[in-house]
Amino acid sequence: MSSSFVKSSISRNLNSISTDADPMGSAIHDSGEIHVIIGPMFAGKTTALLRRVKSESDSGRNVVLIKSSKDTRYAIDAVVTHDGVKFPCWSLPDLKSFKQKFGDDAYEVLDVIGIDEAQFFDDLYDFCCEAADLDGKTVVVAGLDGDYLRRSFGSVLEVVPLADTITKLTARCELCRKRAFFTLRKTQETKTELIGGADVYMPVCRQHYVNLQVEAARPVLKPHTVKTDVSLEEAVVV
Ligand SMILES: Nc1ncnc2c1ncn2[C@@H]1O[C@H](COP(=O)(O)OP(=O)(O)O)[C@@H](O)[C@H]1O
Ligand SMILES: Cc1cn([C@H]2C[C@H](O)[C@@H](COP(=O)(O)O)O2)c(=O)[nH]c1=O
Repeated sequence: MSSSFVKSSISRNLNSISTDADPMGSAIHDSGEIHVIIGPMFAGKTTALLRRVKSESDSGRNVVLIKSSKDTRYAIDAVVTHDGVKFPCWSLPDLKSFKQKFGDDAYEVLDVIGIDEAQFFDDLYDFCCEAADLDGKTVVVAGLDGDYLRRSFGSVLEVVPLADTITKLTARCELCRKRAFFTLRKTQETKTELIGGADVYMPVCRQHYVNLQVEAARPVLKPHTVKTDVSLEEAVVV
């Protein structure tokens, strides 16, 4: 085969490729982004996620919010903050089912995907990679970095190396009002996943976490009154 034939054939083939595809045949998208919001319960993770998704929507971008179907606390079809702010969402058992359920055409024109309760999605890493790296989506992930024993929770920390930004939020310790970095479970249930709100959990500072959690035979704490005046603070923004 002559080199001029090869050259003209490549040139013909490239000319026949539409502008939204690369020579390998895959679609070219704007660069995606991944933003991760972590912290203990009541730190304002969902509030920050909703703020971001609403502001993207107000700027004319197509947005969708997904939460885990495991969490049925406040509503099935809405993400709801602890102080009652709501946004409609898809409630799903896993993330791999999202594209197919949402529909390929609708997915194609989607700009921003918000994920709440990210600790409950085992396929978070693969989903974020595909959505941001291949499909050009902005993905905003909100979830607990640690469980009630301060162990890494689900796949949330796995997406840190993929992320553009990490925001760690803090709450206020319910016992002394200092910054709270951890979530204390007030019952003696030991399974990792236990859906609940202020009836089961409270945000605490290091000192109160150590005093209350680390004791082996910790007495069960009484359910406390819900406080809504907790101020939210960012500990670290990268
Ligand atoms: N112990 C609590 N019980 C109920 N609501 C609380 C409590 N502590 C804080 N809040 C409220 O929760 C809001 C944060 O809610 P949210 O964004 O859902 O937090 P996160 O998603 O981090 O759990 C705070 O602005 C505060 O008003
Ligand atoms: C610490 C901890 C929490 N959970 C559950 C409790 C709630 O249903 C969610 C966290 O919700 P939030 O929006 O961050 O307030 O997670 C759990 O299953 N196991 C735990 O150790």
